[in-house]
Amino acid sequence: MQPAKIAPRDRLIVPLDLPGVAEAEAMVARLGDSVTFYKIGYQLAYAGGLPLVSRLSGAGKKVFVDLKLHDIGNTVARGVESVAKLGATFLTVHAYPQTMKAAVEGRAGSSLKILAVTVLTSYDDGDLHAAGYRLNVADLVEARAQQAQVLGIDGLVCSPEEAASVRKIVGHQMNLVTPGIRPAGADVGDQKRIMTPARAIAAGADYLVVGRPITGAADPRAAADAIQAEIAQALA
Ligand SMILES: O=c1ccn([C@@H]2O[C@H](COP(=O)(O)O)[C@@H](O)[C@H]2O)c(=O)[nH]1
Repeated sequence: MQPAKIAPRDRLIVPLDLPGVAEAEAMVARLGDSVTFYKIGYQLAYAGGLPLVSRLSGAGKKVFVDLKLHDIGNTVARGVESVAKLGATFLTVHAYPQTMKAAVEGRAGSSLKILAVTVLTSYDDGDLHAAGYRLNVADLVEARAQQAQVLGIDGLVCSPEEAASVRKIVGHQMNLVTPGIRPAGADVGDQKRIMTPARAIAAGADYLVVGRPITGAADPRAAADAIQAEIAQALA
């Protein structure tokens, strides 16, 4: 299977990690037609932001709902059914077999794509061991990628550091979505497994999630434009 043909501009996903709907709408207005893909996660969803999914899709944007679901199978499947009605493109679940199986059942008949979060990009080997895992990050990401593929998951969230090895396992049938992106010189914050936009694209990522380097910039639109230019150059 050939690599996905996604326009460089559409590969950037901007998380609306902001305190409320008014702030999120103001950020979308500032970014204008520069950004085509947004992510809604905990902060905005729990502040009344889920109705923005249909508003943004109605305005021609794509929306990634990053709720990282993980519960008993029935609850996950029914939750996914509800999210599928909002008009989102992507929804995340944690990459546990029961959870992934239930999510695939819940999205049946809809256009929603399920992304499995392999290992959070704020974790390193020490964090995994502290949480009781014996595997290191690279091995756990690969094991979860294999399981996700077998279970019919549509895509994976991993760090760009694992993108090349995961691509070898899953080929081009699954979308690889990579947070942990930092333009050269940007503040790393709480991310531990990071790469620049250009290196992430070269490693095989389909979509790059870039939040604070854009939403925290003095000129968010200029920051987004610069990242999209770096993506386009890396693809050329
Ligand atoms: O492993 C993961 C999964 C999700 N995220 C989310 O991506 C953005 C990253 O934001 P930055 O400001 O660019 O760090 C954020 O919404 C996370 O919840 C992740 O970082 N890592």
